[in-house]
Amino acid sequence: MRKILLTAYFLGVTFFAYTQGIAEYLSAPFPTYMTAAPDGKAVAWVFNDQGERNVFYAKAPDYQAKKLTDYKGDQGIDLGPLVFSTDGKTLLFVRGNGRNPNGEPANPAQLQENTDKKIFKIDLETGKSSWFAPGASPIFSPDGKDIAYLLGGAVYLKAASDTTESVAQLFKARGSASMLSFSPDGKYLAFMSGRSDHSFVGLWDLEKKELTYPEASLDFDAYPAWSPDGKKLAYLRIPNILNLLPFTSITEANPWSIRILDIATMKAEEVWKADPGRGSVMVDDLPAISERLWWTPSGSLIFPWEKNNWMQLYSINPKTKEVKHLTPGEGQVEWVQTSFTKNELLITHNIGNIDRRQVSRLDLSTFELELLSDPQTINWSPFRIENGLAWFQSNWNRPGWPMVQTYGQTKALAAELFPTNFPKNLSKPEPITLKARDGFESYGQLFLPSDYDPNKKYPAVIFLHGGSRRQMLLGFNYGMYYSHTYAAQQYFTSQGYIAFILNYRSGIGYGMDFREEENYGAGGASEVQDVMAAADYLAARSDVDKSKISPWGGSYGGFLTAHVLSQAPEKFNVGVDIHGVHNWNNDIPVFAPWYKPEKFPEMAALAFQSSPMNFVKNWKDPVLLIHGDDDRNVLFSESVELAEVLRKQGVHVEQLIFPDEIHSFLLHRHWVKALEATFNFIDNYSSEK
Ligand SMILES: CSCC[C@H](NC=O)C(=O)N[C@@H](CO)C(=O)O
Repeated sequence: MRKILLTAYFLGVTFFAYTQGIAEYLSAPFPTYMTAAPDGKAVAWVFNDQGERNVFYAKAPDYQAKKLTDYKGDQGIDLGPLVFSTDGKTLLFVRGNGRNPNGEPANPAQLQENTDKKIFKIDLETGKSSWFAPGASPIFSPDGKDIAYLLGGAVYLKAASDTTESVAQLFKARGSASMLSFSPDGKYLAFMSGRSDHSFVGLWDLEKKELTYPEASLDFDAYPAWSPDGKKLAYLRIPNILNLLPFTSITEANPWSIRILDIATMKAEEVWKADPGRGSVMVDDLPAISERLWWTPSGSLIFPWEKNNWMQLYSINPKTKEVKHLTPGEGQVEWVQTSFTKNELLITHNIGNIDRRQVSRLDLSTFELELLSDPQTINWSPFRIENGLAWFQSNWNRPGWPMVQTYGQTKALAAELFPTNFPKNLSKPEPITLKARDGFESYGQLFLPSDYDPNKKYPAVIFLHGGSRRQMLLGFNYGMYYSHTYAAQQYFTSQGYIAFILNYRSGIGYGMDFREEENYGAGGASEVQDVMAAADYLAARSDVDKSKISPWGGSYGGFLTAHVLSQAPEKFNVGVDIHGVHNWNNDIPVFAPWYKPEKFPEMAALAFQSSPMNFVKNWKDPVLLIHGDDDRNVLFSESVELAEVLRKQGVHVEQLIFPDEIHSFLLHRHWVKALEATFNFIDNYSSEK
């Protein structure tokens, strides 16, 4: 909070004007990991309150929020997910950070303690929480007596009531285990055994203590899903795509299929296969679909398929092989949530509301679809509760917050925790459609200052998201990274800027043709044209000072900022590049260890031609580089190498480096510092002197 005293001696009056800083725009606790009790009588979630992460709980009938843990301060230790026990009396939470390739758990606050991921247990009757085991991804056995979890790619099992420090690996297996799922009768634990270019669905027989792979293949067998009666196990078979470079387009491949294993005979059959061509690829970089198969009470299977340019839901009746299209319309289904009632799925989507997220109910008997959310808002993470729903909701002027609706009455959970000094005078974004030089249409949001004067000429900023499998929405995003960057664009607007947020090709939300544009990324960087279109759109506006247009962005957005400052320095003023990629051939091996550029010369040549470093000699505009040096997504060396080249060619380079910080900053103070530095750097070159 900054107080400016302007004493208008002339007026003999004294008044105070408050301008709120970026810290206030980032001050609302950010909610994640909504989950509901198995009986639908309670919910829990995590609040990240300016870096202080804690577990919250609310139960029927009044859903009064209660804080269950008492972690203090901005410590940079992640918290979540949350898992209710089968009887709803215990809540597990995971606290800690992942390890980098050197086996070091992230620790951006330099805490003198081990920050590895650990599982904790909260007794919901006493509120007492205690350490349970090292590891992550815990699930309860159907009888609630045991907890299976993952540690270092292996499967462990521990009695839920065991308070000792003993840990026991459940079974020995090659490969990396994931996707744990108990059979309804608790006899089997199904899992995926990942092995670089293929994977098996494995079964551990908890009675016989035997490990089997009922049906091994050359493909990726994954996403095991038990039938309600436990007699069948369905899973996907996804053919490997050899030498598919990450961050390049893929629209067709050897079609994926659905198989069902009969547990009694341990014989499996194919029940459905995608058609060749469109929809034949089961993409794995969609952000939120963690499962891929859902059984109906009548024994049909629900699955996602991108047959009609949109990732949407279909059903297959394994007996009749009849396929039904369940979610028609223009838009994608992004998340599917099961329900304790077992007779519905709750889906998060943008069908018919392309620049927001809606929640709908899919009835598993009639396949009727019912919209549950307010179309003027952004909604995600829905969970069924008794006589109602719990979910997260945001809007253009309010960041994400946990909501509950029971008996038709809707309220914000823990409303008293929403900061009273959260900025109120925000700008309502206007959706804009752009056309690039190659005719490709992209989309964006325009923000005008609250005291907008059409006769003035404003400096402008363009925010470029990362991913690139992301979509910026007409409001605060459902991910904290982009909720914060949306807040920063609102701050620019409050400081007299026209702000623009671009959804460039290769992002999600606008269909496969938009997401898989042929020449995007390391296959030609065609999305740079969309950034140029955004700059040309702003420069053509009478209310924009075209000499003061500045791009900024993180990761893939840093990559695009570097591209346009290299390729068209004349269009731009200055830029801010936050942990950006500058040479695909350096960073892609982080995502594809098999990729050795020297072994794929043609691919490497195109990837370099699609990198900012290919154009860097034209770079003139001042730039601020921001990066954490324990970044596991974009190598810190990407910023080190760029700074060296730019300094040699006399470009003004400023830097903000966070020791031991990772890609999506764990420390709230790093978010505040990074976005304050972004504003101050651009404003230093943009505001009237
Ligand atoms: C080699 S580009 C990597 C970009 C990166 N993708 C995955 O990590 C990225 O942009 N990540 C974030 C932004 O921080 C994202 O939005 O996914």
